[in-house]
Amino acid sequence: MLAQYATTLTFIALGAIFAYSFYAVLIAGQLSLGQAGFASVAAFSAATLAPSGDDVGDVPALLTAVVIGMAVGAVASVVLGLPTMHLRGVFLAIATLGFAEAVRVVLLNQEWTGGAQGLAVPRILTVGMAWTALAVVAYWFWRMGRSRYGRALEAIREDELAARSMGIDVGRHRLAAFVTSGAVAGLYGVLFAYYVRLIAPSDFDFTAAVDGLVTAVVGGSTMFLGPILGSGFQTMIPEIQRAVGVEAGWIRPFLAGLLLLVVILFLPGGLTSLIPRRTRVPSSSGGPGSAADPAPRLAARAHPAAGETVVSLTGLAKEYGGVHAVRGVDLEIRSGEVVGLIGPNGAGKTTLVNMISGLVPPSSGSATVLGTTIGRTPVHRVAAAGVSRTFQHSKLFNRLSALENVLVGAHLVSRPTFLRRLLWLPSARRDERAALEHAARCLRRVGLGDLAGNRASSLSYGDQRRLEIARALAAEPSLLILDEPAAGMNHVEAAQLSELIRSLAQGGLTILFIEHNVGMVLETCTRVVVLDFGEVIASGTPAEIAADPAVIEAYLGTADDDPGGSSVADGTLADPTGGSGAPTPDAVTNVDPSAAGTLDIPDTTPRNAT
Ligand SMILES: Nc1ncnc2c1ncn2[C@@H]1O[C@H](COP(=O)(O)OP(=O)(O)OP(=O)(O)O)[C@@H](O)[C@H]1O
Repeated sequence: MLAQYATTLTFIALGAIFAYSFYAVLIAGQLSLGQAGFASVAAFSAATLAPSGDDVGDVPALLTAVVIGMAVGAVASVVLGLPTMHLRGVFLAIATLGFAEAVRVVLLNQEWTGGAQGLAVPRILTVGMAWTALAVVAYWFWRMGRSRYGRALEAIREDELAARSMGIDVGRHRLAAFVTSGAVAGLYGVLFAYYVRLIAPSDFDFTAAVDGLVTAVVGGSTMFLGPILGSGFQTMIPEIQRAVGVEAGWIRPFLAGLLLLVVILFLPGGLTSLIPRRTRVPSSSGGPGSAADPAPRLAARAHPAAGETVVSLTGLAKEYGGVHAVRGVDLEIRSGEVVGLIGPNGAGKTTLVNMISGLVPPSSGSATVLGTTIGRTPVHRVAAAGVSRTFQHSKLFNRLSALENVLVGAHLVSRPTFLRRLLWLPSARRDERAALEHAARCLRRVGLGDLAGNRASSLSYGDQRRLEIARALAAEPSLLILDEPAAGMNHVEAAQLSELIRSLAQGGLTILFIEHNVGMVLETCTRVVVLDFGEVIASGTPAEIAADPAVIEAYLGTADDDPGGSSVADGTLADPTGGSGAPTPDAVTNVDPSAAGTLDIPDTTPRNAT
């Protein structure tokens, strides 16, 4: 019975292994078409270099060939990956396709490969061996999925910039994914060679690459079962054709193309997106067996002592062409301070915090943040120094659950688990539990404990802002930067947020936050810094700022500029977002603390273009 389907089953396994080489990079959001090149160079090298089965026995000969093929595939992917890893999307696809074509043409013109005639290889692979190899590859990706490394790759796929800000070294992770892809493609090439008896460079051409990609995409790249489902589907098409007596050769590619179209249009996550994704949510009591077996803590981070300098900026400036976004800012922030950064639209607030968090290099001046010199330091290193942030426009990992988002936030304080998960070591399980409970605590802290299993994209706007804060807190930062955290929140939510910020500061956290809700800033901060035209025009306690004529003028303009007769005493906001365009379903009006009920925010125009 099995013998009857042995060939089909073997090709399902081979197709799935090849699709895994695409899955390995798709999971990190990379589109590569070089896998056919890795597979061919691995297959020809292994078939040439591996000992014969007659000399050492069939299985040792195949195993040696597999080791050679995977090593060749991995080395080729490093050689190709180093110069191309900075490319994104279609550019990476084109570069890798160019590599695969170059390999094919070179191999076609070599004597040792047999050229167009191809190379004879003994058939050693059996259906059992093929499925054993597939099981090992699938196991690898299954155990990777919930590891710290696997989550980092998913985070990169969802939002590369946010992933960098969580301390993930994107370049290293992308290269690692690419090398895995090369090794798995090498494995496929060798197994294919030792099954089909004769390999030629044309077996690894553009059509083969597209087949592998289609299989991976149809199966889905967000769950490890995707390539197996995809390959099952693809390989079964000719079998079904045969069964119904329609054996025209064009039907398979036609149906494969149609299937790809249907999947992309109606099921962008592939077949595996039909399988619900479960998130393990620890109970609020601290997890199973917590009384007798307390969860281990995550790695402790050293924080600066109270009053120590956290941020030191000297003459910091940023120009975009003719636009002076930030001009010569001198600013010092000390540990434990809650500093509010306010100013009209286009004043340079976001640009300033982007420079502090390492996202944007300054044009001139110097900045030291938690002992790290800003400028040439990559974002993930600035994050590792203790800076964590939220963004003006939410940058969540949308297809991950709320809890998974926060787990990614804990990247810097949790331990790598992938290799230990492969070996099923109990210590990996303990570390995972610690990370899960830490993430759940962060979610509860911002009031999202009940929504841990919900997809980030399904949360309301206000909850998404809170989730970003939970994710930033998960890194246990020394400096927390919040960019307009109350945008889109109603009165009650903004008041709760203000309370949360104060309680975090009481715990010793230094906070720098941009907010258009001036009342909330004056209520929450220990110090307020006002930017206008990229310059600091005032800095002081909330009471000093509220009474500062320069600040009032920056917001309201002079009497001449203010034909509408806005009164500094009316204490209400015409536009609570300051015209930033942030969604404001139940937006905040200006809170009116007694010391500060005189500010308004009518100015909405970027004004500092030169
Ligand atoms: N990447 C960029 N390229 C060109 N100009 C930019 C860029 N980023 C910001 N700017 C300009 O720099 C100035 C400051 O912008 P920035 O976003 O820092 O102001 P902001 O105070 O944060 O404003 P808002 O409150 O509206 O967010 C604006 O004039 C803006 O148009």
